[in-house]
Amino acid sequence: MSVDIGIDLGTASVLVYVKGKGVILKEPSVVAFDRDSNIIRAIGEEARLMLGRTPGNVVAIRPLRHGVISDYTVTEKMIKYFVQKAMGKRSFKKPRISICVPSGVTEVERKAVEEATYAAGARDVKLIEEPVAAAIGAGIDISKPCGTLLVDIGGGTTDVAVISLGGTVVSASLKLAGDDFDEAIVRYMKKKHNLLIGERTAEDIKIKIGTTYQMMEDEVMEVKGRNLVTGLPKVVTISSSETEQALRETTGQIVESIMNVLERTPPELSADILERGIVLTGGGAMLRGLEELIEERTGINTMTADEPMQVVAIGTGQYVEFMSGQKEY
Ligand SMILES: Nc1ncnc2c1ncn2[C@@H]1O[C@H](COP(=O)(O)OP(=O)(O)OP(=O)(O)O)[C@@H](O)[C@H]1O
Repeated sequence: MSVDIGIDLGTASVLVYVKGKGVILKEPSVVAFDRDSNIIRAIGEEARLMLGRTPGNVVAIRPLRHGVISDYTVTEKMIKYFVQKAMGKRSFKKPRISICVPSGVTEVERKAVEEATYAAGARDVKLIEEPVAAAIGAGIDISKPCGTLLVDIGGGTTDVAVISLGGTVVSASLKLAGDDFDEAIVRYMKKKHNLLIGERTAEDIKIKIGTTYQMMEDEVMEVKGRNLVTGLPKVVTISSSETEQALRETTGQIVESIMNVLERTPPELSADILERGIVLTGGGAMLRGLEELIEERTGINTMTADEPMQVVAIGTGQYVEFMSGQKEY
């Protein structure tokens, strides 16, 4: 049995993997629609550009919050649009779709993802836990009875899981990830510089000079926003060591949840993890200094997977192939 496509339905972006072709679509999970007529105006990148810049009747929203569906109808339309875009005109046959969900979701939330995918036109739907997909996508052999600690930091959720024999042994799912790093920077700029900045500017700061570990060289960046005292536009220069201060508490919570999972891990698997190290995946894992911070606090070798933003989509698409290779007695 082979799956036609794998979807990483993320809070920040949707990625579509097609067997034999790889990841062929990556777009922001944003939908813009007319509030009066309920007509969808734009989906994906086009809609993202509208965020915060729409007239009163048009709203641009993210239909997923912290990895779960917050607006069912819009999510269904978004999945349908991306599936059609990925399949093109060449296929009349309904695709078989495997799609991932964060490890801590409830049965109701799983059902919502499954139903939205069927409603979007799937012939068959398979739900896969994000850390398992991330491990497969990162090229880790999870078929053996040997533990791997995987930390997937997306936009809205962080999944920490010990995986062995193709399944999750111990896990924790945190509703805090890359987007919360942006919010922490917004709060810091307000408090320290009396400057109001938007989420997109905060993300820019994070990607360009953000760090969560004191680095040798301090980079700086000019940031534009609104002076909270005068109400006028203002420019402030911010350094990477300031971002370290801004992000300390948020990244600290991720480290704490890793420690918590390690404390609950059976000893045999702990020994494996010490030997194999911790693997980071997801876009949020690209924040500079995270590897160093986790390594310092846990004492375990930590590395980020290649193409960290794509691994969940790749693993989701390859999951069924992986399972069919497993022995049965
Ligand atoms: N170079 C970078 N440095 C730091 N963070 C980055 C970088 N590139 C992307 N990000 C962050 O990665 C996050 C998105 O990651 P990803 O696409 O893996 O999430 P997602 O799968 O959509 O979310 P979730 O799994 O939580 O539903 C965003 O917060 C984004 O700002």
